[in-house]
Amino acid sequence: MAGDEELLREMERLAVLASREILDVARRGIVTERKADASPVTEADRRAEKTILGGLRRAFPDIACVGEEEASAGVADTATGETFFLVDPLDGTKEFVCGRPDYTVNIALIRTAAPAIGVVVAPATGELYAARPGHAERARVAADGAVVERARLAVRPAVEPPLVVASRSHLSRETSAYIAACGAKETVSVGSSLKFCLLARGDADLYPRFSRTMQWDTAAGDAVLRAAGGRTVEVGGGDLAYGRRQAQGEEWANPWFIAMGGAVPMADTGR
Ligand SMILES: Nc1ncnc2c1ncn2[C@@H]1O[C@H](COP(=O)(O)O)[C@@H](OP(=O)(O)O)[C@H]1O
Ligand SMILES: [Mg+2]
Repeated sequence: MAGDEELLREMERLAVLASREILDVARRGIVTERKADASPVTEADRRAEKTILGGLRRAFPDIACVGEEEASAGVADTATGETFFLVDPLDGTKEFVCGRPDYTVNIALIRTAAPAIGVVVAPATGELYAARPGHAERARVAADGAVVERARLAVRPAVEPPLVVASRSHLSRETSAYIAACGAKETVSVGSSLKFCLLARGDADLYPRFSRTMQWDTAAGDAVLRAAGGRTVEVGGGDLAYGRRQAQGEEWANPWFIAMGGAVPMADTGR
């Protein structure tokens, strides 16, 4: 069985490769299509997922892989077991299509329902976040694809009032109500899993998400946050759990959750 460091380095290598393919598609012009659920998908999503899943299956043939595009097409691995990869090749597709930089490549390894290892890369800026249990770091992807300037990450103790991060494209009424209830002084709108990374870096305190997300949207960023000392909890429950669920069509959906950096008093969510 591969060790955590070996797993992480291969996940990182594949995320950087996928990131370069996404930039290549962006340079040639993005053509957007709609999936069955009307969400946008591009050649970049598909090419990046093919690269990542192909690479993971070659390097770690015994570990199941679940990727957003395969799952949407109904061909994802179904018998995942307790340890499996969760991949979102391009999170924040709306931002990508609009020419904004806050979109990411996400690769996570789930172990017994928790995100244990994760890599998040933002192709447009070259930001890279990587984590294994007890160790989270950020780095920069140089023009030649080399990963440079590695630095350890840790959450900050929460400040009062908290600095909140929220979805740029999918902010719900319930999330806004929660943000108002916790007396946030400032709310930063950001697309993609970068919201988890802002908490992990100690640049924000709370990320409440009371609207739909899928497990591949959150797994890698959540792994980075947990390794940096933060937590992600289900509304009214314990740590956000990963793995196939029973309800048909909802197998990979997350419940509403709150991600947090250093400990913060939680406002009443009204649920
Ligand atoms: N109405 C909607 N349209 C598209 N994606 C939605 C959506 N509601 C929720 N999502 C999910 O929200 C994710 C983006 O989160 P955020 O708003 O934090 O950037 C999307 O990931 P993808 O961009 O990978 O499809 C998708 O899974
Ligand atoms: Mg996504």
